[in-house]
Amino acid sequence: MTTPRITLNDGHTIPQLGFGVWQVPPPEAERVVAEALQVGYRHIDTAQMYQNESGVGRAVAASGLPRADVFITTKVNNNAHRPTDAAASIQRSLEELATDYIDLLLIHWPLPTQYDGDFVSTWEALVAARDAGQARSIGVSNFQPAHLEALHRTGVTPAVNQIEVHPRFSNNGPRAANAAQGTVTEVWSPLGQGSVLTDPVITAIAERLGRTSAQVIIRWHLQRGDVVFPKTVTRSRMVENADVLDFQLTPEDLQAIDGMNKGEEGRIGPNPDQFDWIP
Ligand SMILES: NC(=O)C1=CN([C@@H]2O[C@H](COP(=O)(O)OP(=O)(O)OC[C@H]3O[C@@H](n4cnc5c(N)ncnc54)[C@H](OP(=O)(O)O)[C@@H]3O)[C@@H](O)[C@H]2O)C=CC1
Ligand SMILES: O=C(O)C(=O)[C@@H](O)[C@H](O)C(=O)CO
Repeated sequence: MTTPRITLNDGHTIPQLGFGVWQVPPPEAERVVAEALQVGYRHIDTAQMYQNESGVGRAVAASGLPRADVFITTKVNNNAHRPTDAAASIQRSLEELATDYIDLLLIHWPLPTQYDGDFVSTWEALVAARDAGQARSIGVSNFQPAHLEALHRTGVTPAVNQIEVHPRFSNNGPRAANAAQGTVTEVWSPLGQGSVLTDPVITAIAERLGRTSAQVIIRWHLQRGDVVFPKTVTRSRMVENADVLDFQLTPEDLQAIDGMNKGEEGRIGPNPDQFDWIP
């Protein structure tokens, strides 16, 4: 599968379609990621929080693929926001992932009600990691527009902002704020964790096109220009979710799916302005 690549604001490129591993149990991660690589995925989205980085690392190493052919993202955990903790956690991630560099390193959550609201010093730790060659690109996750603005004074603009987006929660405000400053939007829970697959708007389009609901939703994300990495532990679904590069949704289809947006009511995950969980 030849996935389109998007050029980031630092000149590196990222495969637009990838594979997410939240809730892939650590003992299963190596098998699941190995299968995803066999199917053709070349972009894996993990996090320190998921506790499955070592399985990802083992699968990449055992795949026989050149390291440069696989794009690996990980995220600094909520318990490592202080710069020295962030630096130690990044070193641990490199060891768990058995790699010399991380393709894309993110702050997982801004935690504006923790650490005196100081995620800027955490960002500076990521800038230092990039400058030291530990990460090729750096970005953030779950940053609201006001959080992005707070980073402006560092002079380094995040390459990506990974946020919740699916048909019932278009999250267009943060998407527009990302675009305005040249930050690529990555979408999490792109299938609404499976909850939007049976929506009649989606199933009607899928039936007309002879495609599955998951394929229709993944196309919607791709045609909106976002980076998307659905998760599945099921090999047949890995194949299905990757088989989305040879058809197009019409402008009317895109508009119909846009119409499913329920705003805040459609949010599944925590609100980043309030989320304060430190493991
Ligand atoms: N930055 C952040 O804060 C967050 C980041 N993420 C990232 O985004 C990724 C994707 O989001 P995630 O929350 O996992 O949810 P998704 O929207 O990708 O949905 C995953 C669920 O959908 C099911 N599924 C996948 N493909 C199909 C299919 N073709 N047909 C039917 N069901 C399907 C999976 O089942 P099964 O596995 O049983 O096959 C699983 O239950 C995560 O894995 C993670 O990498 C996610 C949440 C927060
Ligand atoms: O999956 C992630 O990346 C997350 O951050 C989520 O698990 C998040 O912590 C959450 O949904 C908590 O309920």
